[in-house]
Amino acid sequence: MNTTSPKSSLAKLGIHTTKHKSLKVMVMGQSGVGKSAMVVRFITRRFIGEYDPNLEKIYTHSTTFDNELIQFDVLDAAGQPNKEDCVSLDANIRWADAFILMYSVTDKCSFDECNRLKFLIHYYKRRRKLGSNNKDSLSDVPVIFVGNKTDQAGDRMVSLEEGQRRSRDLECASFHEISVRESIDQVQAVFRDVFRFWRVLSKFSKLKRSTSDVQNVSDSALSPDSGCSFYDSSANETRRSFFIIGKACLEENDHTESTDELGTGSLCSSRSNIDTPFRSRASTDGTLLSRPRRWRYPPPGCLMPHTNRVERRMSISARGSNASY
Ligand SMILES: Nc1nc2c(ncn2[C@@H]2O[C@H](COP(=O)(O)OP(=O)(O)OP(=O)(O)O)[C@@H](O)[C@H]2O)c(=O)[nH]1
Repeated sequence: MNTTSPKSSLAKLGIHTTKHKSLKVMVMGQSGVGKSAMVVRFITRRFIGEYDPNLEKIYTHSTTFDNELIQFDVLDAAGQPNKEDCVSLDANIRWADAFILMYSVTDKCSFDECNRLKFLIHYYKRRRKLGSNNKDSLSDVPVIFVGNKTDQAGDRMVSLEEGQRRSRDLECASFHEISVRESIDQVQAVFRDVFRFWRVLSKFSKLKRSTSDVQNVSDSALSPDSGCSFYDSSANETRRSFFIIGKACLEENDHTESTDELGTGSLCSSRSNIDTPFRSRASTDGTLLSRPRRWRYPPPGCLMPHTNRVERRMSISARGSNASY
């Protein structure tokens, strides 16, 4: 008897099932922008008018993009969350691998709300990164920015250009204007983009993890203390090579180092020590050249006549009493 397994049938069609991927997507946006309508359209291909606004639900749907079978777990977040939902927002954001951030082109408030939501994504994902041994990074989480209801052209309050600009400002992976009501293809394109960016960024992060030297640098670039940001908003680019980040961060560290020296260690340091960049004090033969010593209470010989401690304390106190709050 000639039997064909479902797997081999799919393989004949060019669909590879060996790596069945699961992708967790969270759809966020103000109430009424069309989140539920979009998710249901994606899954059933039908446009359904009304939904329970308080219903928060995970839909599971398998489909193929780029010849890969992929299972989407889509969380349709409630647009008007109650108190308990706010508590679970943290958990929901941490749960998701990718985000669709949605507004309605007919509603300026929903457009502005995206700033806050993007901030929350950034905030909770960063907390996850810091709390989980750096397994995830902000750069691994694609956010697709979507303006819905383009069919209501007469009621438009947000232009295409404003949407594009905001997408860049919020450092989203990509931007779409769609009408869930009018076009299933536009909805499909949104989810295809989610999948593609997620795939690329997760490969990128694996590569990053395997390149440990670069990883160290890029981790420090992403740390809240470093003062370096992953994205270059001045260049208006959504993604940058982390080699560039590493360079920028080293420069930043050099800068911080010298500022620090000037601020706290200057009493006993000669000018040449202050100006010595960090790298020139490092050595390649395994020995670390000593850092200039910083005195908490400098020995008497080191004090300049006009910078003794009593004078400094008085000046701080004077500043405090003049300060206005
Ligand atoms: N004209 C038009 N109406 C739409 C479109 N998409 C959704 N709607 C309508 O917008 C209203 C709100 O849609 P929902 O899908 O419930 O919006 P939501 O974002 O899920 O809202 P919450 O559940 O409250 O968070 C419904 O009346 C939909 O029929 C669209 O593309 N065009």
